[in-house]
Amino acid sequence: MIKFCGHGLLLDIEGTTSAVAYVYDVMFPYARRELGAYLVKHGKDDALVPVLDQIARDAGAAGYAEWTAGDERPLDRVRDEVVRLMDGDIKATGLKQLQGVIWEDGFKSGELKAHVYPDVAPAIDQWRDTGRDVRIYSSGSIHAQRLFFAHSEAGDLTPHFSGHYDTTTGPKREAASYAAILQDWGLAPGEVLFLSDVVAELDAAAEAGLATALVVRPGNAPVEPGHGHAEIASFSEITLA
Ligand SMILES: CSCCC(=O)C(=O)COP(=O)(O)O
Ligand SMILES: [Mg+2]
Repeated sequence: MIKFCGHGLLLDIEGTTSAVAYVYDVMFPYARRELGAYLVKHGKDDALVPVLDQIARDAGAAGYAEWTAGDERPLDRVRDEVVRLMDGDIKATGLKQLQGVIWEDGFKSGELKAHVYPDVAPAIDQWRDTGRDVRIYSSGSIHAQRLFFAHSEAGDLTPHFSGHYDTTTGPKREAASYAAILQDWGLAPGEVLFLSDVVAELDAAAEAGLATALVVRPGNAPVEPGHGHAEIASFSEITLA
């Protein structure tokens, strides 16, 4: 049980609100399977230009045009780079944006339905009833986060969240990212509790002054003792003062 008397709750997704296995065994394979067909169908759409530019910038180029100059099949370069990033589970912004748009069809058709632990929606309902502000911070793009919670096993949870942050604010293992979130949110560090399954993320948040708790869910990676963060196995273990 932990007691929190601040105003904001910042939630990680994978391993915190939802099972790691759902992301790794269902969502990532879906994106990998659909990647080639998606690029053939949408690779030349104007809407994809910012995503392709981001993938090129992540690869160290100025933009997509420079990155693929002289390529006969520029989308092959994108596909190969995206496969490389997926193989390494690299949380690059461009990859995450592309996965988000690929998942859109899956969520809208019903093939994808996001897993959410049963304690999550009731706890958030209760927090919001007491005037708390609940936001998401995930490596998944903001677009993907909204699709995920709009099409979850617990129904449409998007009205629960007042804000979303992704890697466009910064990587989750850097204190500066949490400082930027606080600045955007307009809250002091001690006003926000961050929940995650990854100690390095909690360390970064704590360095920025946030309160933290490690969420221990079935299937999460084991954690070394002595990490110094409070631990919970369910959101119901958080009491608000
Ligand atoms: C929007 S669900 C997909 C999450 C994702 O792509 C990912 O890499 C997991 O990131 P998290 O920060 O939630 O652990
Ligand atoms: Mg996580």
